[in-house]
Amino acid sequence: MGAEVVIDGLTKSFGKQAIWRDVSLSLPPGEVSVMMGPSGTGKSVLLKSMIGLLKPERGRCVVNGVDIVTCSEAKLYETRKLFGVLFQDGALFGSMNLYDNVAFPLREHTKKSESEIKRIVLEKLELTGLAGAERKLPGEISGGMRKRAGLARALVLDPEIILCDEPDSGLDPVRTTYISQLLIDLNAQIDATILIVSHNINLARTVPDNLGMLFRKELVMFGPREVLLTSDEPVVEQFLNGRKIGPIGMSEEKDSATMAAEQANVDAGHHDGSPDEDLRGVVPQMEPTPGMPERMGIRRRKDRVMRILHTLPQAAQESIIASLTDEDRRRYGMQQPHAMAAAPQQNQQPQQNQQPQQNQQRGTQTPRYGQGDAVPDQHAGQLPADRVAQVPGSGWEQPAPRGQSGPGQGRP
Ligand SMILES: Nc1ncnc2c1ncn2[C@@H]1O[C@H](COP(=O)(O)OP(=O)(O)OP(=O)(O)O)[C@@H](O)[C@H]1O
Repeated sequence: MGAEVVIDGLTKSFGKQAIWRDVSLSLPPGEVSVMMGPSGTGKSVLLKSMIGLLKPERGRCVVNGVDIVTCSEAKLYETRKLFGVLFQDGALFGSMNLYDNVAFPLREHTKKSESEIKRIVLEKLELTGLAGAERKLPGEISGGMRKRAGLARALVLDPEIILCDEPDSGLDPVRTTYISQLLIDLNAQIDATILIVSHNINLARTVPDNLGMLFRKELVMFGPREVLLTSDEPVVEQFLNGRKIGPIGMSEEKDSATMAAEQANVDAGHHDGSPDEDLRGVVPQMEPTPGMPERMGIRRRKDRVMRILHTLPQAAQESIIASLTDEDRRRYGMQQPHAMAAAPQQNQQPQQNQQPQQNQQRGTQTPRYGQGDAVPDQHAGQLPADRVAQVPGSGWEQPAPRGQSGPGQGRP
């Protein structure tokens, strides 16, 4: 299983230019996370800070007990070996063929024999769909192949944590889906912790277990994908829909006069090309290619998310509950629909409707606990009572207000 990365109160500036402050989040071991955010909000700076290429002024980034921000050079050198990094442009050496590019970290960081190196390089090239392209130079291959070669190189030291800086940049939508699939398949095979930085809305909606967003020099949110995908936070809504209307402007944050003028144009019937539909909502997550192992992170994430369910916003809770299978419901001590038909409605929420609701706007199922519907039981499932969620109706707690670091905000 991949390593956990715990980021706590990280603050970075360049001279007088603050990039972000007080960023706190945890990348759960073996799960896939995506960080989105408008251009220039410091996503790449965050990745570079996580591997010690940049030094934040404050805060910690802890991996396997080592704080990357303050540790010695020797510790940093050792800890960096846990990371595989796919830089935006693949960062390949232009004068080396793909074989030598991929072999480079092994020759630099290990004492492996050339025959062992050959075995590993060919395996990683095969894994990334580049078998047969070993002798090509980076200048002779497409952008998508360069990305995959960069990924092959990131994998040779068997990383526990993989960081990908915009794996989709410069790729068409089809190739973007292929590289997303490659990352999910990789996660299924090696159970590494993965963080992807991307602007790509489709990737953000379909790939990760956890989703975060940087804006206004801070981490707006980070948590289970359902939290952001159902969020009413204006900046998240604007970003996921790619709309002009909202707080994000051309180069930075908008002032209120600009926002009002843009809204007036829309009210007057001006069409700015934004989608008519609201693209938010939880869509099915990309699965490993048939024949691949199951993702171990999926089960761990379900247990983890069910433990913090009561701390999440209601829309996210509803989406998570709606996604549970019968087996999940047994595991988490929730009665089955057929059992509920005959059972008394002891956990029913008084103010809620009697039938599952279809949320037309977002296209998601939002179950209300009514007759015939599955209702959370009093923790009679297969996990110990202190390891399952307090579901609505059994100790519902409001999520922490914005700005406070809680499970739905920073700690997924
Ligand atoms: N080494 C550096 N020295 C000074 N400023 C830097 C350095 N690296 C990044 N910056 C600045 O930090 C800010 C954030 O840059 P970063 O590349 O992290 O943004 P980003 O969110 O990844 O953007 P994009 O989505 O466009 O790639 C930018 O204003 C950039 O100019």
